[in-house]
Formats: sequence, C-alpha cells, structure tokens
Amino acid sequence: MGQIPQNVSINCPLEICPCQSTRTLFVEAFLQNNRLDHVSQVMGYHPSYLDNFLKTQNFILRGDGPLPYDYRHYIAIMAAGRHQCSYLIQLQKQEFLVQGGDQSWLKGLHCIPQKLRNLYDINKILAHRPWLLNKSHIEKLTKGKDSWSLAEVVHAIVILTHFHSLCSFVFPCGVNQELDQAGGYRYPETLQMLNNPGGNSVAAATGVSKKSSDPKDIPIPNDTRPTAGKILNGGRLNNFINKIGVADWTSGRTQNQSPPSPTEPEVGISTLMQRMKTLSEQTQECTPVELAKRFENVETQSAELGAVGPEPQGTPADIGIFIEDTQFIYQDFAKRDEHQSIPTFRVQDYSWDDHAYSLVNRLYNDVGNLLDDKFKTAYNLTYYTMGGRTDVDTSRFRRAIWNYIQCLLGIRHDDYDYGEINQLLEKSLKTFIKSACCYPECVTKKDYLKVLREFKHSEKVHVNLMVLEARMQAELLYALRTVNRYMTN
Ligand SMILES: CC(C)C[C@H](N)C(=O)O
Repeated sequence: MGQIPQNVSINCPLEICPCQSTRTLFVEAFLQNNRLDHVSQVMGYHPSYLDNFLKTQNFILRGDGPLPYDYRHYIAIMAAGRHQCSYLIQLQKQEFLVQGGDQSWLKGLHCIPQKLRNLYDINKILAHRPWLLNKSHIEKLTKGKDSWSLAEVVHAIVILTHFHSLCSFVFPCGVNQELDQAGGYRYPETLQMLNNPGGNSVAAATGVSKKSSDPKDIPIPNDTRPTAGKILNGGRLNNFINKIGVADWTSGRTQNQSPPSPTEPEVGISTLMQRMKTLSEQTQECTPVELAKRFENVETQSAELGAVGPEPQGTPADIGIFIEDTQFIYQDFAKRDEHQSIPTFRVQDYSWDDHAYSLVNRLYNDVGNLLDDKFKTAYNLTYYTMGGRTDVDTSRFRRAIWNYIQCLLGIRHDDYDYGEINQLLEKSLKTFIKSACCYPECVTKKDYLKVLREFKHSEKVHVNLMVLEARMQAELLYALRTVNRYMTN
C-alpha cells in the first residue's frame, strides 16, 4: 500500500455514551453472536472498523462457503489454541455445539477426523513463522486420502488467520472472559461499584489477570445478563454497558492515563509531532540500496528486543487438548535458518491489492471484498487526533506501526523508508507491538499501561486493531502466494 488517503471516520469516544452507529452495531453483534461479546464492546470504540469486522467474521463463520459449519468453529478453536487463548476457545466451543458439532471432538485433537488434523501443520506455521509455508504443505492437503479441495483450503486459511490475529487483539487489550465463562465474573467489592463500576477504580477495570473463583458458585445478578430486550432497548443500552463495565482492562476508567514513570521517560506527543513534521519536510530521496539497508536495520534491531514477558504458567488442561507442539513459537525473521535461504517477502512482487485479493475472491466466494474493506478501514482509520491534540495528520505514525508489524514477519514495502520507524516508534512501543503481534499471550496490563501514556485508551485500542489487521494481512500474503505457486506450477 502506498500513501494513506485521508479518510474521515466517525469519532466515537464510547467511554461514556455509545453513539447511534455504535448502538446499531452492538445490536447487530448481539444478534450474530447471541451476546454482546467483549471483543465487540472494545472494538466499539471504532464503529466504522467494528462494522467491517462483524461483517467479515459473520461471513467466514456463517455465510456461504465450502466448509461445513462445525469445521469452521473447530478450525477457529485450533487457531486460538496456538496462543492459548481460552477466551476465544470457549466462545468457539459453544458455537461449535450450537452448529450441531460432535461433542466428542471437544475432547481434543486426537478425537477429530483425520482430514481436520491434517490442517494442523499449516495452522502452526501460519501462526508463528508464515515464511516457512511452501507448496508441499498445500499439496499434502489436497492430494490423497481425506483430501481438501482448494476452495476448502482457502476458507480454512482465512479462518485460521482471522483467529490467530484476533488473539493479537484479545490479549493486548486485556479483553476479559465473558460473564458466563470460567473466571468471567467477580463479585463487586461494594454494591455501589456494581452500579458505578467506573466510579472508583482500577478494581473495576481489571479482571483478566485476576482469576475469580469458579463462576458456578457465583450468582450472576440478573440485571447484568445480556438479553435481547435490553440490547434492543436503546435507552437502557448505556446503562447495560456501564454496569457490565468489564469488557477489558480499559473499561471503567476515564480517558486519563497513568502518569509517566520518571524512570522510563517516553517521547511525548509534541516531540512525535515535531518529528513527523521534519520527516514531511525532507525532500532528499534515498537510493534503493540505502532503503534496503534501512529495512534490514529495523529487522535486525527488532530481533534484539526482549519482547517476551513472563511465560504463561503452563497450558491449562482444557485448552492443551487443542494444541500440538507448544514449543513451536515465533522466531525472529532476522534469525531464521540461513540454510533455508528464505528471502524477504517483497510486496512489490506479491501484494494484497494486485494479487492476493483477487485470488482469495476467486477461490472463496468474494471474501476478498470483505477483507479488503476491513484492511483499508484499519489502515486508513483516523480522527486526526493524538491524545488531546486535534487536527493532526497521523498518517506517518500509523504507517510506521503497520509496516513495523509486517517487518516483524519479514515483509518489506519497497517504497517505504524504514528509517521513519526508528524516528517515530520508540523502543518501548516497538517492544509492545512485537509482543502483541508475536507473543500476544504474554502481554500484561503493565505492558499496556507503560506505552503511549499520553494517548487515550481508544487510541491504544486503535493501535491494537492495526496489529490485528497488519498481522492478518501478512499471514494471508504468505498463504495465498503459496497457494498461487501451487496452482501455477
Ligand atoms: C493510533 C492513534 C495515534 C491514531 C490517532 N488518534 C488518529 O486519529 O489518527
């Protein structure tokens, strides 16, 4: 993608009062998912994006497509398993059963049909080291016994990449378990808090890290259960959202950020704006060789960032059954095995706009159009704000974030000067982005609070949306280029 067009989107500081478009989308989310799930609530900060997200998710799980419905949800479970995302696994288990899925499959991978199991290699590779995918993986699936049609493979790939990258939103935003999931409901400390969870505090805003006791022992107050009546009654929707107030670790807080810690100074918004201005005034063109060198610099430096926080404490048994080979995790692209001589993925040779989009559209019912809208919305989303400032052209900052995410996965946009990344994204932000993209299960609330301190929570959610979408696009680029190579050779 080249220059970012200056699209204007609806500004919706949901914190207090969801605007009408968000309200309508929440109704849609509720009707689609039989609940107003926390992911939709958090994405509701950005209604134009939520709209695209819901349409796409609904289509790949419930719309026309080659895969049976139970397969689709099981594939989603397998994908979420790669990041041990019990939130998504639990939701998709429910959906699987609603679709009449065979209960015994939920005992684990050893109980599923061979055809589904055969997908596991692609799942693993796409999630962590998509550059390793090659024709032989597609060939193995599409030939012989229990074989997949190419359309089925592509449908599966879209579901896998959707759920891998959704983990990169769920964890870094601190999306909490749903109220009816294990650990999803905590007693309010006082009755007053239930009525006004944002009124006091952090206690109301947290939840993901503190596991409560077994929800079976805890009565869920009637008025916090989502019901169609409540959702559809717009007048009470705000009330409903405010009472729940536990969608993520940003909820229940005002838009103020924690004060900067004196030990870890952060480049403030004014400096950032100054740097963007300087960059926009620079007229000197770089040679292609210099541009390539700058990309490699950023890539090599990223390999030095200790992005992994504390290891998650083992794999809980109820999700371990959906995971194989937990040791296979992200490896820095710069440190990929040299003997395999895997080159950088150059977008000028295979891009979303010119290649992947039409291939995926052709093989799987026009899904490319939905994905294209979603990518474009995420890439172009802007309110021209930065923290408290207005009328700011943020395109350079956003492009740096997007391209950095894809750089972590070995993708290079030839027309981009990666030197800008080092000017605009400081180390702590790069570390956060790397964790969110590559090890989302390790991101803690502390990590979330430490970065972008002068920015609003809705802006941090915005950054996480970009992580989700840039990652998904990167995985799809690798996958579809491989499918194309398989088809043309
Ligand atoms: C991620 C944020 C810095 C985006 C910014 N608030 C904008 O409207 O473009």
